[in-house]
Amino acid sequence: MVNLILLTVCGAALWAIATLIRDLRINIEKAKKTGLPYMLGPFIPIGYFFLFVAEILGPIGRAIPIVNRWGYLYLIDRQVSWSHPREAENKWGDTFLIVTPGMIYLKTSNAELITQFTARKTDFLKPDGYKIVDLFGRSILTQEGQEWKRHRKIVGPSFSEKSNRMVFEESLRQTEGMMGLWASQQKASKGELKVGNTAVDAATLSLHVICAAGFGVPQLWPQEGEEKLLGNGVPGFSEHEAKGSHTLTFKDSINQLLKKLMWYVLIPPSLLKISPFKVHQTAYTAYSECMAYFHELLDIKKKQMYLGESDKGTMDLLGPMIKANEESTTSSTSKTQQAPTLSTAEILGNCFIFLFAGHETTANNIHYTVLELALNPKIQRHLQEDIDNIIGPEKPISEWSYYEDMPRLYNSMVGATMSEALRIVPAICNVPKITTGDQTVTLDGRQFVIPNETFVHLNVVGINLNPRYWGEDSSVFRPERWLPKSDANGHAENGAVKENGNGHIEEKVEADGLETTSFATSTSTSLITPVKGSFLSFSDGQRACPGRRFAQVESTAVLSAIFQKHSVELDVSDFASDEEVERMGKEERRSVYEKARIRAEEMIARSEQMITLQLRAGDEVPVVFRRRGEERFLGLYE
Ligand code: HEM
Repeated sequence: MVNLILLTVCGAALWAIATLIRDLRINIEKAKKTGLPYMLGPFIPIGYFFLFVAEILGPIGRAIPIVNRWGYLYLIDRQVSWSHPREAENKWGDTFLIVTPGMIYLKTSNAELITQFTARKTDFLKPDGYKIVDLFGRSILTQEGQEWKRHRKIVGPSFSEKSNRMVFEESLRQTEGMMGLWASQQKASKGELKVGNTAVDAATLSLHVICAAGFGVPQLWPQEGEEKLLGNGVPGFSEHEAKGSHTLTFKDSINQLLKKLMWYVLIPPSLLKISPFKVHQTAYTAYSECMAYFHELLDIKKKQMYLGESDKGTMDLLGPMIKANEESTTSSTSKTQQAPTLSTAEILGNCFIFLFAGHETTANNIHYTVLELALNPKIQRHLQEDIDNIIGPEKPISEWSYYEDMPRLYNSMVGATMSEALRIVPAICNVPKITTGDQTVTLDGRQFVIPNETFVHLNVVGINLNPRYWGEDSSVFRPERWLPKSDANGHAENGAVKENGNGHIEEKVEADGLETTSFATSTSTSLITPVKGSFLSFSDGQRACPGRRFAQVESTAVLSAIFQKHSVELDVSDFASDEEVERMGKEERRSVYEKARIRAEEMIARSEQMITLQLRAGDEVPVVFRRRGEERFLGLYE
């Protein structure tokens, strides 16, 4: 009996091994036909299980001599694109494959190929794994084909110029609130604002902007009273305290939900609810509170719409979705004439996706841009000169105009600096796709077939830093590269083509209703448009980020409002006290700032990709905002 079982087990194992070898050989043949470099491995590091195995296997393998030369071990490190930028590309080229028995994996940092992947949206789809973020209902992020079109047609018009104006105005107000918080936290009032971790406050700011401009629910900073809402607050949503049956405030419920996202991915909310672990119950509370708030908000908005108040300054992301929801229940037109509709679950799904996709990404951009400016005093000066020229040093933010000032700020060093920060430190490191059917593509004049169900990673770091498109200094933080060096043909440096256009804000409406804005002005030149496919921070093609302008407007407003009156410097207090710095000569000050710079650069370099790229847990780069003219270190670098 024992022998029979043993024989069966051995037979099954042999059969499994033979199958794996056969599948591997088939995939090797397919890989060879592409002509691309490839390496072999047992699995690709996609999906939680394989990522987990890779986390264990990678470090062990890399510690064993000879084995550690296996390129595969190096590539299965999920942080590799960021932690070793372009190392793999320098070794194997801009496009290479990993071949496993189960699947072929392709990673590319080639603009021509990326453009084909992003343009051919029915040939290269989003992988199924995305669906795990549909916590509340299906959303634009996770759908494909006709379903995606339906979502996009409804959601697209939300990202309009009207919304962008609200984003601009709200971002300015929120920057004032954030700086008010910093002022309230200072031990001594020396006219300087020490901030331990800008990332945290940038995240709050970004959440406040999306709550107000996205959902029509303005939020307060802890030091602000309700009079700051100017009567625009929504009862039960905007206050510091939870109201009614709620145990969390609206803002806290969203914050907790986003922080605990991993739990919802691993364990369904229904199980979290009955789990005996506290962490699970807190996760469930955030989920159920958020769900309740969203339902209440929908009811409020529906009432507003019924009373004809929907355009009363609340032309937010929700408006068009609710309208489409109403149409689904009231429309009496025939099926063929019917406008696309959204179910309530789908509205909630999209609300969550806007928060998920738009909050941390934009906050990171603001945070890293501030850090880069502290590291690069000359660039900071250039940015401030541009703000002075456009806005002036004294104009109160209440008088800034979206239509006049925003395009000019965006097309100046302000837009250039945030774009450069997003190029060097993108929020998302890889954009995944999967091929449907064998797909013929062209690369440098050569055609080849990418096999069906190849998993593709468009390498955002790899392409954004590719010297082929960005020049030999591609890894250097140099925002000026975004400013056109106009020649007679309108071509800017490094081969990129300048955006063109006259008038103030050029508004294009795409076929599916999505408004895009170029920020072109008659009074200032525009930022360059990089070579197609070579700047991937917002992805590209039809599945590119619809919140791109939202984020650009927000970052532009926040940076302009901060740097109009303040400069940022690294906090050196871990290396020298204020009094010591006072007594220091130029050289000593420089050397102390260098120490802070090295520490900051090391922390940025060891940032980690969780969902977005952020400083490693426990790392923070303290900075000090000082009134312009009162800087202690910036002058040393002029
Ligand atoms: C600096 C800020 C931002 C960055 C870097 C960014 C980046 C991206 C990227 C790379 C994608 C493509 C993801 C993929 O295909 O796998 C994407 C999609 C998306 N983003 Fe953003 N995003 C930002 C801000 C925003 C904002 C503010 C919103 C909304 C308020 C938003 C909403 C979305 C949505 C809904 C999608 C899915 C689009 C679709 O699949 O058709 N994003 N974003």
